[in-house]
Amino acid sequence: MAETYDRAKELKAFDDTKAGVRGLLESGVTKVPKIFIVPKPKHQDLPTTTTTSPPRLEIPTIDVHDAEPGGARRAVVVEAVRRAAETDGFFQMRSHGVPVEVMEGMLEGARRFHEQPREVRMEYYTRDYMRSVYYMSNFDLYKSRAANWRDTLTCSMAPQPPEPADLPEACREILMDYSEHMERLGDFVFELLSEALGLAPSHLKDVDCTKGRVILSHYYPACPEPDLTMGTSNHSDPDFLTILLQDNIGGLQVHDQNQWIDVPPMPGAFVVNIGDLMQMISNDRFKSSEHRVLANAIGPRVSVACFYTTSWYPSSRLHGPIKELLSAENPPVYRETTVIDYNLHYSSRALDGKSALDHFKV
Ligand SMILES: O=C(O)CCC(=O)C(=O)O
Ligand SMILES: [Fe+2]
Repeated sequence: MAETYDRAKELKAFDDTKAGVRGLLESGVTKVPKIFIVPKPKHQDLPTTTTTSPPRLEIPTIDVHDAEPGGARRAVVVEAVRRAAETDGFFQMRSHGVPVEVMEGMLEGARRFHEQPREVRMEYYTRDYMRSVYYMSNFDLYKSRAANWRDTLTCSMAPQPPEPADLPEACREILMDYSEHMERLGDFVFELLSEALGLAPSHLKDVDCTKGRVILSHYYPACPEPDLTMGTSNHSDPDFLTILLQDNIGGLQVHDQNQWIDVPPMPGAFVVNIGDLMQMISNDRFKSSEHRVLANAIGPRVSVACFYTTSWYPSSRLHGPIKELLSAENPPVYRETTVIDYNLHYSSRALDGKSALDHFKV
């Protein structure tokens, strides 16, 4: 059938509501509008390559208690983190010390923001990603082939914390509290990753991996026709590391070899994944894996992703393969880049599964 609708016009009309996907449901939509419909059915979108090694069916869970410097389990945990980072680049982390009330409070706060009256959340809606706090549906709305069934509140918490008054009241206090926990937990995980690379514990911190933190509060409304669209299209993350808090709905999947593996909700756990910039500075030792979120008939699903990156914060610092990891046998795979140049390239594309890293190969 010929295209009989003006896609650009419909995208703009949706964007102009400033009320996101949640706003569609609030105004009584009961079918998935065409701008969200994925051209190919989900079961056909797997790559066709075959592989002989048996696929793994789940990502590892790593218990990190007693893994502080000098702790009884430090070496065991570093080894488990190394293995996870080198294979799928994903693991679930338990016994991390962040109180369950803080985790639940953050999910509730995110939900409160997205469920407040549209007039209130509209105030934060913008496509100006240079703002430190903004609400938006689909950062690649005008580039992707199909929009995602998801809205997002983005708050850049470091290196330049927002004025408290700039954070939405619905989640202000919990965001500030959560961000402090993410600072501590990030420092800890980057130490483990440094040691997993055979470097001094402070190495990744010293090259500014922990300097920036962006907290993304995602809201995936229940979808009336979940097979027609996606919550989040295939992508890898444009950061050093992501620590993700998901609620109990499910739908997150990681691409492994020839299949998609569920990352099931695990109460009390965080999902940790390696980002593109970490793959780059580790010279491909650590893997930034593609992942996606399925749309769900039930919901809403709420998740809160902490991206460790300076994001759009002005900085001329160059990041490239860590010298200590290079040798004649292991020459640099990537050229150096600033985080902003990486982001500019990443966001010039749609989320389509192809790694933005390729552009930076030598
Ligand atoms: O909502 C999720 O579980 C994942 C979100 C995600 O992949 C992202 O923020 O990059
Ligand atoms: Fe992601």
